[in-house]
Amino acid sequence: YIYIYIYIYIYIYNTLVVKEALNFWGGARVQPKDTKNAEPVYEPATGRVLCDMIPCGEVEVDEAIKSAHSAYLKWSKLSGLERARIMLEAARIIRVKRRDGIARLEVINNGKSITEAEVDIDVAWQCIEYYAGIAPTLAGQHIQLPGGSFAYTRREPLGVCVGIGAWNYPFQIAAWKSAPAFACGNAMVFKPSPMTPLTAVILAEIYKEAGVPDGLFNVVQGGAETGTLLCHHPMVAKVSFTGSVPTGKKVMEMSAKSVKQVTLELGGKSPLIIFKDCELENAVKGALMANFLTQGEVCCNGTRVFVQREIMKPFVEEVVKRTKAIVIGDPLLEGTRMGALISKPHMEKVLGFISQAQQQGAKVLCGGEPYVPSDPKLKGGYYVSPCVLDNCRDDMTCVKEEIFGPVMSILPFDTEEEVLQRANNTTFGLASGVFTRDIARAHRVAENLQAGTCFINNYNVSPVEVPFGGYKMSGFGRENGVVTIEYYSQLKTVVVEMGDVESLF
Ligand SMILES: NC(=O)C1=CN([C@@H]2O[C@H](COP(=O)(O)OP(=O)(O)OC[C@H]3O[C@@H](n4cnc5c(N)ncnc54)[C@H](O)[C@@H]3O)[C@@H](O)[C@H]2O)C=CC1
Ligand SMILES: C[N+](C)(C)CCCC(=O)O
Repeated sequence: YIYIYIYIYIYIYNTLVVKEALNFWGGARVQPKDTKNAEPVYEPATGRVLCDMIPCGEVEVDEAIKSAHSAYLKWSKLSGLERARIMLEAARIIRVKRRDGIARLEVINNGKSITEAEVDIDVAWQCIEYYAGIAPTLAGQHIQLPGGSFAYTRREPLGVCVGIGAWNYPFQIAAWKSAPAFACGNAMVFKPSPMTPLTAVILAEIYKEAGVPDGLFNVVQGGAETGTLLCHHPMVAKVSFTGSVPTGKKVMEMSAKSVKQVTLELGGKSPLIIFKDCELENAVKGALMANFLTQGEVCCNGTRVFVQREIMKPFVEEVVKRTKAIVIGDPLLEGTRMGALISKPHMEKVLGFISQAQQQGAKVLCGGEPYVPSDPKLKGGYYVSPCVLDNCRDDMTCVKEEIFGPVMSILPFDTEEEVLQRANNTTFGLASGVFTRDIARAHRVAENLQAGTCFINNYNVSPVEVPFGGYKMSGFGRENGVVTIEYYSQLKTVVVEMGDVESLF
């Protein structure tokens, strides 16, 4: 069996140009007829054009949704065990055959380091494997009623679900949304971010190879307009969205028009609280994990680092030392720990936040500058050296707004009561973290933080078994964990009369 690479790789000076169609429905790649709105997609590491993203219009979106609906009619009739077998095969194909190639493509399209991308792909197959395990366990309840009558509940799929993804975890987000959807018997139309169109279509091919019915997982490329078409389509039952708060609000508003269910995974400005009794080295490592994964472009990052005043000096010293040691550069190299930001405008936005922070009185302890690698092919890339900001105050923009870049803001605090009040003083509520050796304090702080996740003595660990999602304006609904079944299924109650009808009339 000769494995045929699906992508046509044209290597020019060791670089990749993608020419293949990036949409997928009816079990095959599709190229939209109208190419006039094509947008260039860039390789963040080099700044060069990687391919064109051709957005789907009304006709294409409609075709994809109809294709999903026809697959839904078949898929929803399979038993959980039958669905599980196919999903396990998809997970196996990723794990055994495709992992390295997808990770490489993710790096080329997103700019994150290969080491991180490999983890992302592993998390993706783990997610599919996990929900394959849950699929056969889905069941209703039997409820005994008087006189031998009874009721039972059926856990039924919703129908055609839409997934709208962000650019920071392109492949992983597609898996996080499709796996629980498929376990429950739904079909999906997925729209990646227009900046990262490359890898979702590979997931579509993998599902097909594993044996899902044609149309079960479809990919439509495009930006806001295509997203709007998806959210308005009458055949769509649910929208699961990952992205910014303003867009999330629009998605919810559009979905409300036809009462579609929504899951919103939005942004954050999460607090990480470091008490003086912490194990300092772990706290420092935790702070770096909380801020610098994927160049800081992570929604659950702990970007407000509250440090108890007594340990401020040693903590800052160690954080700065380790931050300066982060190897920036070619994300495809094994030794690289930080790659390039997603785009030039985004890089400029991040740098703008840093200069604004300085104007407002923050002190740059390290980084925060454009970084130009020595390799000539990387000269046009969007690199920013990881930045630690000191002298921060709660009212500064860099402390209040999501920067989505490698920028850590450090804030001193004195008491637990004070820091909890300050940590919660935000409209976001995605994640939080606490470092302390005092177990009672750790759980007390976890209880009192208004966020969907609290990490105790670590940060940014999200195994697929564990629910992930927000409080407040960081959204609602959950991804991962058993609970996500609730967000991709509906419960039907069947009431069975075993006697005669007792009519009042
Ligand atoms: N929670 C998270 O994981 C993420 C948060 N963000 C935040 O959002 C900021 C901007 O990033 P963007 O990619 O521009 O986020 P965005 O929220 O604009 O885009 C997210 C997704 O929604 C789609 N979209 C945009 N407008 C839409 C509309 N009207 N209807 C339906 N879909 C629509 C986009 O095409 C993309 O697929 C970042 O700087 C960051 O602060 C970005 C990416 C991920
Ligand atoms: C993988 N993880 C937990 C670091 C981040 C996932 C959430 C996101 O899309 O930003």
